[in-house]
Amino acid sequence: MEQIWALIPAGGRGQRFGGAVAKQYLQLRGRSVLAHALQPFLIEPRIRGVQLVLPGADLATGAWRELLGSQSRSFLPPVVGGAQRQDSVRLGLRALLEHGALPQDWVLVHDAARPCLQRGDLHALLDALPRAPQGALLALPVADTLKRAAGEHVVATVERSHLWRALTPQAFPLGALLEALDDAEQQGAPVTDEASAMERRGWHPLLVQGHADNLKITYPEDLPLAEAILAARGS
Ligand SMILES: Nc1ccn([C@@H]2O[C@H](COP(=O)(O)OP(=O)(O)OP(=O)(O)O)[C@@H](O)[C@H]2O)c(=O)n1
Ligand SMILES: C[C@](O)(CO)[C@H](O)COP(=O)(O)O
Repeated sequence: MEQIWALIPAGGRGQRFGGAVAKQYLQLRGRSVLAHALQPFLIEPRIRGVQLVLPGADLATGAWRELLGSQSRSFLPPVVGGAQRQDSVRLGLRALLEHGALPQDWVLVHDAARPCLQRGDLHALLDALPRAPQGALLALPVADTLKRAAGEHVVATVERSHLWRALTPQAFPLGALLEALDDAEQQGAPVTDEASAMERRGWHPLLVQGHADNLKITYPEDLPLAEAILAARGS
């Protein structure tokens, strides 16, 4: 029976957010953004282990150990990330294989910058895996009218009836995902999520509808939104 692993890319610098502290370490209700993002996976019994990918400097300090809290059972030794998100994911996948994961195992990749993932959405994704041989991802149908721009002006409205926006976690067989990411790297193909790397290989991942509160902290205004979401849950 395939095991299920979690991979949390937290190796970014948060340039769009700005500030002296990388956004994954900012505090939300007394805990870091990263700690909130890790939590659902550390307490989920179906997750065999959690592989964290960090900026090199942070690995050296060992400050990540505070993340362990009482749930150290499934926390694998973190590894250093790469220049881009997909590089960090590739390095994390290789670390999982070194830590005993098998190519046929499932891996769920979840942004450290998404601290508000509902446990129910994680369960929905996990529950969908038996009917998702080509992988699955949390996503949301687009609800706004979309405009294509040239500079500051609209040049077209984009038909949205079949458009979804991808969230995380995204779930794929570990070996197939690593091969797809390696291929994208060799071809110089930009991939901004795991599904797009698999789509390049002809896969059609299953869309599992999530919730809009699974926001990615990208810009400064996202932090108070995340705070309000967690406060409303009492998290
Ligand atoms: N080289 C990188 C870049 C990003 N990430 C992680 O991928 C997730 C989503 O990336 P993003 O929101 O773009 O984070 P940053 O790259 O830090 O942000 P920016 O692009 O604004 O610098 C984050 O948890 C981030 O830490 C990573 O592990 N390694
Ligand atoms: C993976 C992702 O969160 C799916 O929407 C998104 O592509 C990450 O983009 P980023 O620019 O690396 O934050």
